[in-house]
Formats: sequence, C-alpha cells, structure tokens
Amino acid sequence: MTVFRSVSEVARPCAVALGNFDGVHLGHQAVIQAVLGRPGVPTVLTFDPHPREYFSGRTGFLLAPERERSSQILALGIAQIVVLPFDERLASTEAHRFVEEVLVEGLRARFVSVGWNFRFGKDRLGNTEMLQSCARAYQFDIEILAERQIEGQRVSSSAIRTALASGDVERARLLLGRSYSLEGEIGRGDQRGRLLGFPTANLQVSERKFLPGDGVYLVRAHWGSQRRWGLFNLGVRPTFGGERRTLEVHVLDWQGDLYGQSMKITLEHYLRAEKKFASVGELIEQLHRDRDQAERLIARGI
Ligand SMILES: Cc1cc2nc3c(=O)[nH]c(=O)nc-3n(C[C@H](O)[C@H](O)[C@H](O)COP(=O)(O)O)c2cc1C
Ligand SMILES: Nc1ncnc2c1ncn2[C@@H]1O[C@H](COP(=O)(O)OP(=O)(O)O)[C@@H](O)[C@H]1O
Repeated sequence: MTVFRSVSEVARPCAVALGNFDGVHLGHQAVIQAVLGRPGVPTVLTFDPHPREYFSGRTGFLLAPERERSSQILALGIAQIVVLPFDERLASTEAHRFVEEVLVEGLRARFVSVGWNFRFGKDRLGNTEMLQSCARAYQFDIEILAERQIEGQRVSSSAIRTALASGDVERARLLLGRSYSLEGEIGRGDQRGRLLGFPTANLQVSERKFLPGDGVYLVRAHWGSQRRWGLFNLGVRPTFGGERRTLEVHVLDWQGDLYGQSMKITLEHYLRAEKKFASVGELIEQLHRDRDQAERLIARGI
C-alpha cells in the first residue's frame, strides 16, 4: 500500500512535498522531485477533495482527480502519498497546529518542499515564511521552489485549463510536461456510430474532471495492452440535436468490442470545432476528411 488516508501507517521519517498538485504540472514536478535524495522516505502530502471543491461546492475543474493524480505522483519516484480528507476539521485546523500534528508528529518530517505561493491552514494563514520559522523551531530542512515560467507564462493549473478550453493541447502539454489525458470505462451510446461507418467508444469520465473545449481531436487510446491512434469527439452532437455532452473515441484501423473496458486517451492535436451538419451524409463526408487529416498527421509525426 503506497497511498494512505492518514498519517498513522506511513513509513517514517519522511521527506515531504506538500501541496494540492492538481495536474502534477512542471511546477508541481519540481516541488515533488525536490524530496528525492533528501533524508527520509520520499513522501507527498496532499488533500482530497481539493480545498477549492470543498469551499466552492463546485466540481468539474480538476486536471487529475485523485486516482489519476496519485499515479502521476508515484511515476515520479515517490514512495508514498498521504491524501488527507479535506473536511471541516482540517479546514479549521490552525496552520501551526497542522505543522505540529501532521508534519512533525505524524510524518516526522526531516525535509519539506513547497511551492512559492503555497498557503495552508485555517483561513489560509500558513505561508512559506511561517513554514520557514517552523523549520528552524522543529529542525527540519525546507526548500521553497520558485515560480516556474515557460515562454514568459507562469506554469499553473489555471493556465493549463485556459489552454485546454480553447483546444490548445500543445500549450497544455508544454506546461504539463505530458499530454493531457482522460480516462474511464466504455459505456453504451445510441448505437448510431456503427451505422455511420465510424463506431465510437463512449468514455465515461469522472464528473470531477476538467473537460477541454468541445471539438474533434487526434488522440492516443490506451486500453489493456493496446496502444492505438483515435479520433475523439467531445461535444453535444448538434447534428442529432443532442444536449448532453458525450466523449466518443473512434479507434483508427481497428475493430472489436470495447464495452466495459477501461480506456485512457491522451490529447495529441486539435482538429476542428464540432459542427451541426444539414444531413447525416454531410457528417459522414466530414468524418472521412477527419480520418484523412489524422492519417496525414500521423504519417508526418504530427
Ligand atoms: C471524429 C468524429 C467527429 C465528429 N464530429 C461531429 C460533428 O462535427 N457534429 C456532430 O453533430 N457529431 C459529430 N460526431 C458525433 C457523431 O454524431 C456520433 O459519433 C454519432 O452520433 C454516434 O453516436 P453513438 O456512439 O452514441 O451511437 C463526430 C464523431 C466522431 C467520431
Ligand atoms: N474502431 C472502433 N472504435 C471504437 N469502437 C469500436 C470500434 N470498432 C468496434 N467498436 C465497438 O463498437 C462500439 C461502438 O459502436 P456504436 O455504434 O458507436 O455504439 P455506441 O453508441 O454504443 O457507442 C464500441 O463501444 C466498441 O465496442
């Protein structure tokens, strides 16, 4: 077991990266990797739900819901993750008590890394200066990672959301350090795709997950031991008067049954906006053009 819900069973002492780390983008990766090679078990201390979900009651903005975030963190070489339930008790814990009870007594932190703008504790009164004075008092080392910029823009979860909302998957990839991905089980749709000559697997993603802008994307689809190219349509299917947003993947050059499988797709290129066609025939013609364009992009390495 490497993901814990409390500090009671963790391996100690710890070298701790502390933060929300939504998306585990390049800035987060620097904070997390700062613990590697430090004294103590490499550990990430984080929260779920995201404090913003807790306080706003809103959902649907996470770049990586909990399971996805944990696997991205473990892939960086971290030994254990402590995911504290963010609830009323935690929200009302004073910053200095959080340091004492969680970092010092709970994790026996020998080293702590945080990002330059990290805030924590009741009313978000805990900040990096306060952590620095705690480090002196409790004798742990601390590293505060400076703001990361790429091409003059701050690397941040909100900058990534803005890029994805406009279909700019290249910019999102630059800030994330990997392609944006969506994952879920394949469910049943309206059984219409196969009649169009383009069967589509309907991906059911967490309602907490941030969705990029509607449109058609070139993706890599991963399921079981398969890795294939696909066309991904995200939208309401205006040609059929749809209102509910669906996520559909047509796997290129492949046939088989996907119902019930877990699939992950990574967004590689935005092809076009979703359109309302005057007839099903025109939609089918466009689907053929989409496939041709995808094949050209794949052939030239995108
Ligand atoms: C690559 C691709 C592009 C698509 N583009 C559009 C579009 O522009 N407008 C639209 O109304 N539907 C679009 N669709 C959605 C089709 O209408 C949808 O796949 C079809 O209704 C089948 O739905 P089903 O899987 O629920 O049977 C697209 C589907 C794919 C795979
Ligand atoms: N190349 C393919 N890409 C995606 N799904 C495919 C493909 N070939 C066969 N399938 C199967 O067909 C199903 C989709 O057919 P479709 O008529 O669009 O039905 P539904 O509306 O239930 O998604 C997929 O869930 C999968 O099991």
